[in-house]
Amino acid sequence: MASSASSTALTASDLHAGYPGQRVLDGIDLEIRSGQAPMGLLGPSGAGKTTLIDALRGILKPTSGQVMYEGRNVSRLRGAHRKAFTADVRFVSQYAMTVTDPRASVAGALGNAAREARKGGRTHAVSVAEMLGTVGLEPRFEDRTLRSLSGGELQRVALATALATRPGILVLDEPLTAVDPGMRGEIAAGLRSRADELGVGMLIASHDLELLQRLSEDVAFLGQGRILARGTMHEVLASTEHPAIRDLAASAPLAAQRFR
Ligand SMILES: Nc1ncnc2c1ncn2[C@@H]1O[C@H](COP(=O)(O)OP(=O)(O)OP(=O)(O)O)[C@@H](O)[C@H]1O
Repeated sequence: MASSASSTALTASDLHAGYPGQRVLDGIDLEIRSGQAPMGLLGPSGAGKTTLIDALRGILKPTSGQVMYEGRNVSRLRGAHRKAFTADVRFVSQYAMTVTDPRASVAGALGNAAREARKGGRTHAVSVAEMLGTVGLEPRFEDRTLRSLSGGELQRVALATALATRPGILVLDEPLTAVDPGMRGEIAAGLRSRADELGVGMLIASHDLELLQRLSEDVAFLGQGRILARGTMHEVLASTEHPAIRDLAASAPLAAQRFR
């Protein structure tokens, strides 16, 4: 069965957005595409990463510019078009699974996600145990209820569940904040390889240099409402003409040194 996820693209063009009395995004151009290497979105706290993600998902209307999906403006998607969009472009925030029934089992949540994928005509040949393995969880977690999981375990199950719906694009906002920093690299590597295998395009917003380094060789630095630098982590951190990048490197000197 052919996957519908092969040609998904989400494109922001000259995107301006913000809140009453506050301009946050000031002309953002970027494209996330299925089948391409993940893109990391780096930026200090308050830079506008979540604002950009909210505009990408169509829940924050741009003040000018636009976000397009399949030839349609995402802030104007309604009915069947919005349904198709939410199935094809999945968003996972650090507040994992706030709307899912906490009494559901992990296997139940993953099974539902796989069913949803099949219903939407998207191929899905990855077992529940394999999907858990992708985020570093052992098969014994299958029978646990969601409410019995720790915050970090729940974040990992949320990621596995989003992947199991087999979207074209996955947009992640600080997806591993509750996970022990020492484990994030390994989980990121597992996620990257599964996303590559399934052809899922990804955007990952985080201030965690290590996490983004493991997930992507294409990192965009958001500051002053704009993409100030883009490239490998090494290239981005070398853009020291921008004070925001100098400050970030200074705030995480050990991590930054490793990428220099
Ligand atoms: N609903 C809102 N109303 C007013 N201002 C907001 C709202 N949401 C965010 N902001 C402001 O917009 C700016 C960008 O916030 P945003 O959450 O997008 O940044 P961020 O890069 O995701 O930060 P963090 O890394 O801390 O999550 C901040 O100054 C924030 O206070």
